[in-house]
Amino acid sequence: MPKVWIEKLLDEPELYLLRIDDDQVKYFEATWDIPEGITYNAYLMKSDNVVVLFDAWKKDYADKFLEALSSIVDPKDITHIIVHHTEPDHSGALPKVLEANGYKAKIIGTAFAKRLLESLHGIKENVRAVKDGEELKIGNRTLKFIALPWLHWPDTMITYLVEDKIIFSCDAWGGYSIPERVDDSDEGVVERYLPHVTKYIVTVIGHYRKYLLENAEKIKNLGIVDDVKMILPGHGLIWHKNPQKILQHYANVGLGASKKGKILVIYDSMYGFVERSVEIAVDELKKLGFEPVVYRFTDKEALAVSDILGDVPDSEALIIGASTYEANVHPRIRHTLYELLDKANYEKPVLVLGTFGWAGVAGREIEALLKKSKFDHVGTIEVKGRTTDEDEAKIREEVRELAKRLGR
Ligand SMILES: Cc1cc2nc3c(=O)[nH]c(=O)nc-3n(C[C@H](O)[C@H](O)[C@H](O)COP(=O)(O)O)c2cc1C
Repeated sequence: MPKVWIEKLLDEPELYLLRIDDDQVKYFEATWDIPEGITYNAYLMKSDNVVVLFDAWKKDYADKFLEALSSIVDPKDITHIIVHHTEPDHSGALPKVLEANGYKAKIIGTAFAKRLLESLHGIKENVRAVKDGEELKIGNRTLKFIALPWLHWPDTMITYLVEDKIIFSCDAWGGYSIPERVDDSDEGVVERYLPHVTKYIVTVIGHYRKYLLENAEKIKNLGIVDDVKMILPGHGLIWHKNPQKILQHYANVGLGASKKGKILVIYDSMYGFVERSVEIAVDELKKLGFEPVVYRFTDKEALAVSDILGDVPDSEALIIGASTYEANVHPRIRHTLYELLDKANYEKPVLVLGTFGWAGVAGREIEALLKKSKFDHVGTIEVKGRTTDEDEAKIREEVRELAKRLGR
């Protein structure tokens, strides 16, 4: 049952978090496995005769959202609604809010958001498009709107509350899962949360990694992050104690900063042939002092691609094992590779281990795909049927070559 949190964050301006823990969603955007769930965070600010709502929840929870809002304010009194991003997990409840509001509130978003509000929800009255960097005095506060295009839609912006040094960031600096706290005050909660942030960044924003890096630079140059007091995202934890931590984490994931020794190993094996090659590679990795993290697709196990993607950014290198299946790469690895190259395309070394029965395709095909990507293809070893002593020697040699690329 989704839990609702209504938390007062500040007295002046009077600022509230409205969070719902979506433990019903299983596949975010109908594709990413998130058994850990997700939260939708909206914020409400009351100050000097204005009531400003920042984003909302998804449509499924529109009634609950109105109920939560109404416990703080009469929806008719909302004077402004800031729409940072129109993806329906944040905007789905807006039509009901507007109905309860009597359509009085001024709606503020980018020009792109204005177009999307109309096409997605039929909202077209009272919508004001703001320009990148524009400042608006609302009550006794200055709201500065900063466009962050393609992070991860073209409509995206954040709001900087100038006097209070607070950033309302919607998807930026958010993450999956349902943290047991609302903010970053507990180190243990933060440490458990951060891997879900990595998975969120890669699956949701990874395709636009270039813009993630560009926008991080843009925000830095605006000088608003050095002394930011609070970051209030649309998903996950609020950053109050240490906002720099989430900024740094996003930067690390954007750059693919790796954890020394971590090698990601992904493979399929229908009857254990690829598995034998992978076991040899893993053994050699361990001898060299590496810590392999292994994901396998077998007749007993199929792990989520979204989890695999979340393990790419901080890996030093990858090993991909695949069997040939109907003159192609095994379907599970084919799908994983498609997402990997699209969402987690990093400049990291990759070793390929293929096996086949009569005419090998998997290794060759993966190699060709890697050569078109940012990954650094180290080598391919194709094994026909069972792995011979000669194959084993080659695999060990290529793993040592991979280690050399990593400076070991
Ligand atoms: C359904 C199926 C389709 C296959 N298609 C091919 C193929 O097109 N070309 C080939 O050389 N081997 C093919 N093979 C053989 C496997 O690639 C080979 O036995 C491989 O070593 C299997 O490794 P694994 O048991 O680790 O998955 C196929 C095997 C199966 C079960």
